Amino acid sequence: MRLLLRLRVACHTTLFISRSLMTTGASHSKGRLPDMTEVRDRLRAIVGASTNWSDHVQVMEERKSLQSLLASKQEVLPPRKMKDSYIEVMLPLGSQPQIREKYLNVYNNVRFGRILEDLDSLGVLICYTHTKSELRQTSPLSIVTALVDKIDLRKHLIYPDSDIKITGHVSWVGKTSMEVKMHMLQLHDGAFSPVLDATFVMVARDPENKRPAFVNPLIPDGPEEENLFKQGELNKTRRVDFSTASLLKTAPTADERQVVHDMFLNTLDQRTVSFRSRILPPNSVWMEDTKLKGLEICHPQERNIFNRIFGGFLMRKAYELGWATACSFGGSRPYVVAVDDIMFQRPVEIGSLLFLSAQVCYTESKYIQVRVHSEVSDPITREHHTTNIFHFTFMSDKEVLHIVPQTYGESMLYLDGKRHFDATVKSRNGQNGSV
Ligand SMILES: CCCCCCCCCCCCCCCCCC(=O)SCCNC(=O)CCNC(=O)[C@H](O)C(C)(C)COP(=O)(O)OP(=O)(O)OC[C@H]1O[C@@H](n2cnc3c(N)ncnc32)[C@H](O)[C@@H]1OP(=O)(O)O
Repeated sequence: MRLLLRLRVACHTTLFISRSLMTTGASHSKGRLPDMTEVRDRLRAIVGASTNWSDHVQVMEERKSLQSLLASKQEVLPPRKMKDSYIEVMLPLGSQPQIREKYLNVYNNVRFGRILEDLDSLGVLICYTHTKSELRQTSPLSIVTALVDKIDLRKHLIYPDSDIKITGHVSWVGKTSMEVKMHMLQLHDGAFSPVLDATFVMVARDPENKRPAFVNPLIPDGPEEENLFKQGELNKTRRVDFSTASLLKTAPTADERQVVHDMFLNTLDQRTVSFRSRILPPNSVWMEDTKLKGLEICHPQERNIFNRIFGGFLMRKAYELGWATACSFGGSRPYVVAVDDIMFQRPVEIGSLLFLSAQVCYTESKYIQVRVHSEVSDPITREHHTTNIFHFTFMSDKEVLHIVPQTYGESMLYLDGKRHFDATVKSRNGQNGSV
């Protein structure tokens, strides 16, 4: 928090921000922070996005000419500090009641899916701020969301009638990728208190979104920024380790194999001497019976500034299906407590059919771990591709049933769910498990 306050003061010198009135510059000195509409308008201006879908081919053609503006190597780009990309925006739910409707759920709280959309847009704007050139308004870069590394919720409820502030900045930079940290706070009794912390990774691509493109280096300034930067390095290593140990590539550990075998034995019918007759243990549900599915037609209305489907929209749809799955399973209102490792594997084209499939893959105490798989299909060629895997952790009001896998594939989903649960909720609450 101390770092953020320092950054906030330092932001008055940030040229891009103050010139574009995006945040702590002129608009802030008059006491007003930009809102999400201004964030999206600014993003459209930065990439020169068309407002009419009928113009999109021509606009993409025009963007090709920006290819020559890309840096040939990272070293020629001026280094930036964390404060250079620092942005504060307001979601004025309290002071502008007319915007509430879009954010409301049936319980008269804020829809988390809408917050995911706002975080995604803001994260991209933060990266454009980091890579901003003083010489021109339009950026040759196409900056896309590669990963939602983690979102930790500190509050279960977000109120629909109090102003929300979101702050963020680039916290680590590779060659073409940038880690962004964002914090959301809500006004209570005259002071802003933390609601969630989010870490995203964005990747810069060329104007046609075909190849990676270099981004400005980041030089940490002072011990606090150095710590954040080191944490960014560690996050990268952790992601590589997690992916190397993926159950899609590597066998489960000895402890995990024991978990699976114990569950298997627990489902054998003791009256028959057979590995085939399986019975559901008490207080349990077969994993197969927790599935919910959805379909979206990817209309132009949901496009992003690069004429692909907006990542925030994909997250909102996956989250809402995940929530419905947890709700149907748990039989009471679930609260999201963590989101992690949402990897955007490939862009979703306008016109595709998007198939979403959610299932509960792990439970412990009151916690429900839901996995949502999304794949697209071209309705003409019928080609199918996985685009994302989403992991959401929910908490129910009461203890929930155990999940029991029946097949080897489901057992791997169970272990993967357990790994995600351990990496988010367990590590936050302490390994000795005060879940
Ligand atoms: C009515 C008016 C209408 C107007 C129209 C506009 C309407 C707009 C509405 C407002 C919306 C505002 C939109 C704002 C934009 C939102 C962004 C999106 O939607 S984006 C949409 C959603 N997102 C998408 O669609 C993205 C889909 N995914 C992809 O395209 C690719 O998988 C990729 C580009 C992400 C990576 O490609 P790949 O070939 O694997 O890449 P390489 O091997 O070449 O490595 C390059 C660098 O990337 C790193 N890296 C890679 N993966 C990861 C990872 N998982 N984790 C971490 N890092 C990762 C890797 O380490 C390397 O880093 P470095 O060492 O160089 O530093």
